[in-house]
Amino acid sequence: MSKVVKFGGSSVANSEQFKKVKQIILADPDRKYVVTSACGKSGQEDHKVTDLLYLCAAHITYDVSYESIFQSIVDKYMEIKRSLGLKIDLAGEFAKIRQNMAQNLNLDYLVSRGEYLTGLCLAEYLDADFRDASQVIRFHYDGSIDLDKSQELLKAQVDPGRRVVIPGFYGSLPNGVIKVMSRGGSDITGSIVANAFDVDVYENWTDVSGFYVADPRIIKDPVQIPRVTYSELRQMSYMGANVLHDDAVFPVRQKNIPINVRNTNHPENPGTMIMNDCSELDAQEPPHVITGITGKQDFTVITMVKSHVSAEAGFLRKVLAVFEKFQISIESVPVTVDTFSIVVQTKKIERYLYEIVAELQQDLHLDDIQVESQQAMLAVVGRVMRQMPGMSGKILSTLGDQQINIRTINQACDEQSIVIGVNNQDLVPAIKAIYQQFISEERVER
Ligand SMILES: Nc1ncnc2c1ncn2[C@@H]1O[C@H](COP(=O)(O)OP(=O)(O)O)[C@@H](O)[C@H]1O
Ligand SMILES: N[C@@H](CC(=O)OP(=O)(O)O)C(=O)O
Repeated sequence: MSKVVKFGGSSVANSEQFKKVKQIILADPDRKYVVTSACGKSGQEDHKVTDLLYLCAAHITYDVSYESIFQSIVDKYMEIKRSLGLKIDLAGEFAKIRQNMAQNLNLDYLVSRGEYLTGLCLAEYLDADFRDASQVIRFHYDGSIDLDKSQELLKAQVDPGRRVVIPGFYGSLPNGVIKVMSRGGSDITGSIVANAFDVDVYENWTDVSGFYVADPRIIKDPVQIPRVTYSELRQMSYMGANVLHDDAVFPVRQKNIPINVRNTNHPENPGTMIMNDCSELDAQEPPHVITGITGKQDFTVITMVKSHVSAEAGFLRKVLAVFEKFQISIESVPVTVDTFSIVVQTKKIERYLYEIVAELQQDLHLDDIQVESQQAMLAVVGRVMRQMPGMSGKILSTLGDQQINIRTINQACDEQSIVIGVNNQDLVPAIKAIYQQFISEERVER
């Protein structure tokens, strides 16, 4: 049996966390492939190393001194080196980084240094091999992961008889230039390594005991979810449950490898299992009707009004062509008889918003067009919801009882999630209301 163990930033935030990581790894000889993020926050006042590195890059762009920020990164690693008695030449490593910063700044190179340094320290501390992700994780030039090539490189460069540490979050393009994934991408690295070595389980260690029904920053002491399907996980993490990157599912799903989300601070907790099919276990222990309640703020809704629009063939194609021209992906398209709305993430559209509105008005001869920002999307996810007639009605009336105004409603035919648009400020009260109605009360009844 073999396992990939990925430790998130919170698990390697300081030397005390490194000690917990070592104990977890040594407790199980199957934990052979170790993937690490960059040091995360040690406390409320602290900062993630990756955030600090992005901040350094911004200072360089605006020609402002980054010295104090860079020094706080140096201090963090020096504390780890000192407390754990490591020999790593950190002064030399930081000198190299500074030299590269002074020459020609490759942003991806700079922000990947957190994972690189954490990986070096952890490998020495565990007496394990170190494999630089730039040598074993390969991207295509379009920015997507080259899974086949990464598999080939990993197999060729990792000694199967030894434990290995691989930094997460980055890899390289075919020409060797370093490239990073999107934020939280170390989860994807873990999944690529799990795929390459066909492991039995991919353990993802973080600071919560798996997935909870709702974000613990919103609901105090929420119910822990024992298992979710890959597809529920995708929907929950895409819609804000950022425990795991939503793209981490693909490499493991290909080989049906389960992901086990675990808590570095409570290793005795079994955490959440994420797998392709939960039906066998569900038959033994029925799950809650709702698996998860998540949400994201800051969407923009563009509503086009035109009489008989739903009967006009080709209208949607023309609308989508305008968004495609500006390379903007769309979240959802609620339609009524005379209106068409397009929901997009505000950060993706804000730069071109007025150009897009002008073009839509000009090309589509609209009666009216309205733009609303500060919109949120709330997702209620559950694999057993499809067997429950009236679920959407109950959810909507729960929100109605709390005087929460519903802006849009979306449900795909798989009936696995209902996505509801509300105003930004209503998102947290909406999550609380649904949790209270469907989880707290169900908990009392059980
Ligand atoms: N539904 C949820 N269940 C558990 N945690 C959640 C959920 N939604 C959001 N979170 C947040 O995700 C955090 C873990 O993700 P992250 O900060 O990326 O961890 P790491 O640094 O270990 O990668 C938790 O601390 C928690 O605040
Ligand atoms: N350090 C990177 C990659 C990552 O996955 O981090 P974490 O596991 O702490 O979310 C980031 O902050 O985005």
